Amino acid sequence: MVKNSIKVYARVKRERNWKSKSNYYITPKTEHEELIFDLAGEADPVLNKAHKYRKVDVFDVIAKPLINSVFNGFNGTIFAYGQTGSGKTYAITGSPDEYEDRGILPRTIEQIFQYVKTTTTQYSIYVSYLEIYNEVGYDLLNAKHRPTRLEELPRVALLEDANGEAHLRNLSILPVTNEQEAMRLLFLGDTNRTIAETPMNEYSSRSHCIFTIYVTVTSERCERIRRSKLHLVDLAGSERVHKSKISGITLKEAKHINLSLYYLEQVIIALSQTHRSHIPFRNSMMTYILRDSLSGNSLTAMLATLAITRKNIRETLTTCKFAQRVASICTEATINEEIDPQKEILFLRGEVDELRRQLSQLKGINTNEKLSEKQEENCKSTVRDYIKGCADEILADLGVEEMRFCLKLMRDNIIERDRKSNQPQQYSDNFNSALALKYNKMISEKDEEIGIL
Ligand SMILES: Nc1ncnc2c1ncn2[C@@H]1O[C@H](COP(=O)(O)OP(=O)(O)OP(=O)(O)O)[C@@H](O)[C@H]1O
Repeated sequence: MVKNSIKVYARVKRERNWKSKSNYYITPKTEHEELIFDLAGEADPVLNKAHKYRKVDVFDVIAKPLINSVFNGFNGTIFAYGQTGSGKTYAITGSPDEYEDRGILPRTIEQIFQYVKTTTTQYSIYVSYLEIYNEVGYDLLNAKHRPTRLEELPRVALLEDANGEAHLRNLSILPVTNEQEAMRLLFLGDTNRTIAETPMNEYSSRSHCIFTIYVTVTSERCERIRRSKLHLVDLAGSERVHKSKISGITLKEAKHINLSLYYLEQVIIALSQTHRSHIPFRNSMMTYILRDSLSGNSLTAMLATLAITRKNIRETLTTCKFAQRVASICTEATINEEIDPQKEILFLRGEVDELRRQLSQLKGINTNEKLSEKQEENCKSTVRDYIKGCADEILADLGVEEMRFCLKLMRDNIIERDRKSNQPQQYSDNFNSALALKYNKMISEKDEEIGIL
């Protein structure tokens, strides 16, 4: 189990003409650090305090580690939170205009299939795309017909099993075998997404969207299966109802949107208070679905999107406060591995058979089984190779009787060699003649000495 606090990042949206429009701007501090919320050259007393902001690559830092973990069997979640127009969709999906400005989601799809291509492991990848609007779930990957209204899409129901696990009925979970297929489904889902106009942002989305990538890998003998999923969540705008200046049906919508964000906030507050035993996940569909991502089996990252113009300063502060709470929450991720009992039994039976075979070979010690001609020939060539130095090992695959036969062959070989070379005799002859030489030399030396005298 990996205990991890939720990683929190902030992304600042640079306004066009932001220097002249607002007093807030970004000052490079060092090569890697920036000081934001700088008010006319002086640090803002409320926002800036002693915060340091490190420049990071959004995809490399936030998404890549989670993608790697998903391939290792962990669940992962990235969610974007911030007021309308602050750049949630820009961060998650990206800009439709420039390829360079594609968001975390298309880059994640690209990265996943790049990885799958480079490995021999067989992965199965599936995707789903859910939209939650006014507390009702809709399946965005329904390709049967182009809906003109959101209500024409199939409704997704949230069900709970006996173990308290949430299941989504009616949500299409579709297989994808390459990047193009996954991108096509992302495009289909985005086309089906509800887009409504508000005075704050022309193309403001009022719904929560969850794109999920499911990764399954089966072990070589098929007895173990790892299933993990990566949620990429684009939440609705977090601004307060009064500020969005909307009325009538849209006011009702805004209440619903804010209601589920309100419940999200309640969940975050409860999770950040260690003494709280009840966490109100069931209050809204979105918090129920994100239950694991917020406190359970998931590695999670939050991207707080900030639009730091003067008129947005209160919303920016609220987002920062929310982000601060989220940063104090821990999740406990575990590898999602299932063992298939049927296949495990087959595998264990195979092991038992192999052990039985080895045991019966060992039993051969007492039976003195006779080797076949072929076995004897095999032993002879093995011993020959061994003596010549062509084989490092002699006992590798041989049974007990064969080993005995090989040892006998080795003994015969040594005796035969000794007999042929007659080594002990020769040794003693050499020794004796050396001694004789030595004594003859000593005698002649003594004779010489006597002659002198
Ligand atoms: N970091 C950024 N750099 C450049 N343009 C950005 C950035 N963030 C957002 N934008 C632009 O700002 C506009 C609004 O952004 P976006 O739609 O992502 O906001 P949002 O937070 O998703 O809003 P909503 O809550 O309505 O979904 C878009 O035109 C987008 O291209």
